[in-house]
Amino acid sequence: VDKLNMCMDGKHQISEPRPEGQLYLQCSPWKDNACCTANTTEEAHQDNSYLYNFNWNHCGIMSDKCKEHFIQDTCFYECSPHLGPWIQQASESWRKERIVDVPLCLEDCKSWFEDCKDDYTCKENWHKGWDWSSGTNRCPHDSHCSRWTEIFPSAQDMCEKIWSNSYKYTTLTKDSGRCMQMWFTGPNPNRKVAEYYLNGSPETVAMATGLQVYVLLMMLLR
Ligand SMILES: Nc1nc(=O)c2nc(CNc3ccc(C(=O)N[C@@H](CCC(=O)O)C(=O)O)cc3)cnc2[nH]1
Repeated sequence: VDKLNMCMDGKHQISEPRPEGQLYLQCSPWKDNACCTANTTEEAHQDNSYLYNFNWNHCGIMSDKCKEHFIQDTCFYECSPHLGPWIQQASESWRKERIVDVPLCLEDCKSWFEDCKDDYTCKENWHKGWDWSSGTNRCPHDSHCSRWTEIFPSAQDMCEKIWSNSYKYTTLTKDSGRCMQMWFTGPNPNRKVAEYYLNGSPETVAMATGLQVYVLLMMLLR
């Protein structure tokens, strides 16, 4: 498989990336090459969508500015064709593969945290341990709603813990080309980032090739 252009075997992703002209609103940046369908992206913008029946409003109504980041995260998770280097086998019943330690750009993690820090939640890991008896997730009985910052003291805590280490916090900024962007416009900048994590930079590759040539020469001259 081409690790630089593939789809994870999750719950809603298609098997191979393809152009998808009609991706909805916040997911439209992925329209040239995507692992999501138009339908998935419309659902991504709904409360309690059929995607995961997930209730953002489990501790009162989530603010619009905060929700916008969860919608963007859903677009990134469902649509990204460049997550190959971070795809691993998953142990959950609802997906075969997951992403682990995707290096998220500082701006995206920070603005997500800043826009959510006045909201409320009851859990640090949003993947596990909810009460699903009503059909959607509610706070489990042994928990209570707290200020966001009590559950997530820092942006790093939030970005890493909320989806069980899907993301790795970094201090890398978008202009570094070495972190993945959840928010972008224009051509997808993440392919180059995936390429870097898979192969190293052109300089590293040149160095490795040079070393191989040198070792071979030494062996021949012996
Ligand atoms: N970046 C990112 N990474 C992700 O892994 C991710 N995952 C989801 C999917 N979210 C969820 C949340 C809860 C359950 C759920 O059913 N939890 C059960 C446990 C189910 C099981 O592990 O078998 C629970 O106990 O609450 C499923 C999917 C949405 N956005 C993401 N975004």
